[in-house]
Amino acid sequence: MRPVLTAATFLLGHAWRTDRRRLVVASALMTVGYLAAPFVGVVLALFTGAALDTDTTRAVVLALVLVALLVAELMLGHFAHLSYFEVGELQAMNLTDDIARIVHGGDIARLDDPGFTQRVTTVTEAVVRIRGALESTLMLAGMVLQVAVTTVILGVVEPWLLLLPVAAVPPVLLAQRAQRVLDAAREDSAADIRLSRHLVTVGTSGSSAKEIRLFGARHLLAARHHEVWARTTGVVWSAHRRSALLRAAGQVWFALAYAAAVLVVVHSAASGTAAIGQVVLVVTLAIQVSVQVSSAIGLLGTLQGAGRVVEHVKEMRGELAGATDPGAEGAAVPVRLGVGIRLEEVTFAYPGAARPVLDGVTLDLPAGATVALVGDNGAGKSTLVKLLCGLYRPTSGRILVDGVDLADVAPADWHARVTTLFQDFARLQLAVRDNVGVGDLARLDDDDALGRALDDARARPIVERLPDGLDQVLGHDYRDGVDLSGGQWQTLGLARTLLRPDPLLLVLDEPASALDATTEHALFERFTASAERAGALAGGVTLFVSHRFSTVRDADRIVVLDGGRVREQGTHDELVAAPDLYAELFALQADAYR
Ligand SMILES: Nc1ncnc2c1ncn2[C@@H]1O[C@H](COP(=O)(O)OP(=O)(O)OP(=O)(O)O)[C@@H](O)[C@H]1O
Repeated sequence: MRPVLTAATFLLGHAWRTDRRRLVVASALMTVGYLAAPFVGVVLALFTGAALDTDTTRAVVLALVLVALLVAELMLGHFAHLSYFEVGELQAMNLTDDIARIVHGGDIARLDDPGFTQRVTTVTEAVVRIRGALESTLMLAGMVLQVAVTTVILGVVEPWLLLLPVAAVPPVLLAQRAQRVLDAAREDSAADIRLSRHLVTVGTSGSSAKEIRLFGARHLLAARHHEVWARTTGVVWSAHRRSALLRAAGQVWFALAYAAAVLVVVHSAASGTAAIGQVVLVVTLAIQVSVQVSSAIGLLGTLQGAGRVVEHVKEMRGELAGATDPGAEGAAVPVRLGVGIRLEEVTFAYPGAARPVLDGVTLDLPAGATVALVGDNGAGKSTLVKLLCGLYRPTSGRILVDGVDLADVAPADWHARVTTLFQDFARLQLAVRDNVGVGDLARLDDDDALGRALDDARARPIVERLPDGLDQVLGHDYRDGVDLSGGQWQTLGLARTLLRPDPLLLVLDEPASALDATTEHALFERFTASAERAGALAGGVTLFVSHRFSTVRDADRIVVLDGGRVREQGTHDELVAAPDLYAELFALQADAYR
């Protein structure tokens, strides 16, 4: 019952705060609509009496009243719907916002925890159900009122009938149990549901279509999808079967109670202690109690589901509030870098991983310098970048920015001075303005600043060719959207990175892997030209990750990572002269270009 109360309190409280006038109008219309139903039985009984007495005038008047009550019962709910459906939509949207806040609040490392992502999937899936939950709450309140009034009327006719709603308690309990069975099955299958959705996306989206067709992988994906689907369906189906059996048992129990009620009043009529009108009243109202109870059980199920979503969101919100953020009120980020960024014995392991990805990394990134990070796949380069950007905290060791420990700095303050183009940079299917402007939200509507960033990234010709220029929506998922080539997306990503005026850390994490060597070199040149400005302005450090030695050779310092440790570092000439990994890999690449 607790989830139901949680849902009702949240939904009514939210509706009251959002639009109390609509809530009051909806409640009033629904109350009248729900009260009409038991009085239909009363008027029908009176009408039967009038008809048996052949009192035509009374019968006609009662028939008209009956019609009015039936119209109220059938229609008022629709008008109430007009009042509350928008509030219901708003509630789903607010909860979705809450979930996004929870996902983006706190430590980003939580997104590497399968337990956390699974809970987020479960809640995000279920949040659509919130849309109809306000309606269910109002309907349930109407039902409770209806059952109360119906019970009083039945009790007046025959006191034994006061027990009829009590007979509804076991079905309610069984329905609750049934709902728990379903919820548990859904939670158990959340990972498979996520996998199934991923397989559908891979199998149907344009971005993966080429490879799937060329490799003839459609059948493999379909087979995997069927496999996951069969597993999920197996679990959910068996839960549905158990749940249906539990609900059916409750309803059979209530049907027996109903039959007993009708027998009681028919017996009274047969013995002359009750009028025929009263038999009509009891048959009509007792049927209503059965409908009311089964509807209320359904509504309770909906509200339990909604309540669980609200509880999950509250729980996650609580965890977020309880998470200690030592940097929230902490040290200030230097305005400009005098010394640089230093990593001291930094070790990092992803949550749940047995071995650290970075192991005792000590490294100096001098102010204003351009540093290249190289190493084999999986050496830990991107992880190091994520730590430097303040997205993850070292498991042990420190990252010092001009002597200030990043752990003591409010993450948002550091993020405001970092600009990055990641390997898997975001392609926002929004306007060009948003794609670039998100790099510095304060400049989202500053066309001059956006223009400068586009020029720095040499992205202006791309935008000039678009029909709506800066306001062109990108992505082929929209009717008026225009899709860009991989290189064009990258160039826009670079413009986004270059929008910030005075970053202390500029990072390019191998976004150029899809480009040829010449284009990659040009991209890095554009980036380093801006980086030099940032270096001169604020002593910003420029860090880029690349596998191409033709690109990294001009860096002031090259750091070679190997198995999560710094293997060697120095200038290109120093490293080529040393008989180690860099010289070996450089020779291999140089041979390939000969
Ligand atoms: N989110 C994550 N959760 C768990 N392990 C991860 C995660 N991201 C990376 N790893 C693991 O950390 C190791 C280092 O990955 P990382 O992406 O830092 O390497 P990299 O040097 O950037 O590789 P590449 O050159 O292929 O981009 C890999 O073994 C990878 O499997």
